[in-house]
Amino acid sequence: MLPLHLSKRFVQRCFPPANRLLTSATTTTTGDRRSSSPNQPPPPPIQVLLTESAGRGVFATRSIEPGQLIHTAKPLVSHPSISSVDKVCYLCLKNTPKCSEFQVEKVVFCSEECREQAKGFYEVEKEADWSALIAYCRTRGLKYPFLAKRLACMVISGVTSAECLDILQPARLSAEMISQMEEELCLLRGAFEDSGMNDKQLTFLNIEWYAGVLARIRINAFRIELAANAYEDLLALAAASVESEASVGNAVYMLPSFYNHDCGKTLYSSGFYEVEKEADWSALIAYCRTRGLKYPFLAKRLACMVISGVTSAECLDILQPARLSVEMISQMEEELCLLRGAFEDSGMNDKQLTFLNIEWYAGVLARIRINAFRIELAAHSYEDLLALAAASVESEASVGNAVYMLPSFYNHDCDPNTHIVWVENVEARLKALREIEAGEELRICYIDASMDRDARQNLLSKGFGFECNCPRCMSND
Ligand SMILES: C[S@@+](CC[C@H](N)C(=O)[O-])C[C@H]1O[C@@H](n2cnc3c(N)ncnc32)[C@H](O)[C@@H]1O
Repeated sequence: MLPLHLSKRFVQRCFPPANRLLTSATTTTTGDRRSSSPNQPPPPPIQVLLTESAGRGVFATRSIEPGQLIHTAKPLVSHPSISSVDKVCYLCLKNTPKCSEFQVEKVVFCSEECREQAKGFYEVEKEADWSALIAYCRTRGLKYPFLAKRLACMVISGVTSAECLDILQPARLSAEMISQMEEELCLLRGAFEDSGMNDKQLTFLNIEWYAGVLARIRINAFRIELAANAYEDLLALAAASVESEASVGNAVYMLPSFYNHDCGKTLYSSGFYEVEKEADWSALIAYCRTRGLKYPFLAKRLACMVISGVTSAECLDILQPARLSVEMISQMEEELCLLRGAFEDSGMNDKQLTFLNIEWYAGVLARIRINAFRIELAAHSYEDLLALAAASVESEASVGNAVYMLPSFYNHDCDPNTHIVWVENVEARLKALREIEAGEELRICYIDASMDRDARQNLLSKGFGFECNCPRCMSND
């Protein structure tokens, strides 16, 4: 299952003698080009070693440039989210039309290759009736039992071993969690038994196995959100996130960590609303609602702030802009038309609106696209948490979940130097966010890093069971 260049050599490198120290990363030659043959890509410039206080971690074996692709990783196991089952490839999670020529009963595959590869588990899976397990998970907003189901099918069909996740760190489980898992296991085993499997085939499928697998999935599973490639994808993602209850709005910041109460007062309590309330925004709202657009509202607010004089038309110029395609600009022209129209109808004159041309609007949108944060308020009550969980389960932005080997060794940092992205399918891409020196630990962020320290610590402690000791948390930021 691992990519070729991560196979044997990777396994040897990944598991050095347990007492190997942090410092050995700086002296190793792993990752240099001496060992690579002309036909093989060089091994990734990383090594798994023991850290001082966070168990194993991934370290750079040479310096890495910002934006560089460090390595890719194929999953050990993956599964589409329930709402995406008929929209994405049942194996690689690539967006796939319902009427794909590779449709097999209720599921779709993106290619003959995926359909062939999936045969291992799918031949077993399709014999059983999963409706009880699906109903159980749907009402409780559970997604991980589907990963366990797929893994069980892979074990039964012989394409993987029952112990394949054992190397990963497990979460600590409470008595409550185990009793919930007993119910899930009952439904899983029941479905297999009803499909005619015998006890011998299901020997491994006991509570020790199931709880061990779920404990590892809990800490190591990634929620897959495909990065948008096309403008249509962006529209779909925007629509999904606009609909999602989890997001309460969007904002662009300059230096979020220096953003303080006084700044907030200046920006938000004066000026723009006097301008905004004079205009009728219904056409813009209707336009954005049907297309699932949210950023025009940020542009509208910015325009009101410029008109009322609380900010300058160039205030976002310092931020990095996204590259815009011709299609995007023509869509922006329509939005601008509605925006300008609303101001003009409210009695604004040309002089007041001089700045409001397509150069300004496209420049602002290009910056918002890269720099806007989607604001999700931390949940305050159990009901809030349930609502957030339900929203995230339903959200179209996530196409599924997967567990990987190498990415599971990356520790967390609230100010990470590496990030994990999915472009087209479940294959993960680990990329450097800034320049990384040889010997430096590579860390990704497990959560939304824009939250304050207490909220981050709380989430990491509840969700992953550890107290974050990254430099940002240590400095109380
Ligand atoms: C996905 S695993 C990362 C690899 C793990 N260190 C190992 O040895 O397999 C997540 C676990 O690593 C540890 N960890 C990750 N980031 C950490 C951090 N910032 N502070 C403390 N512990 C951390 C915690 O034990 C956490 O549950």
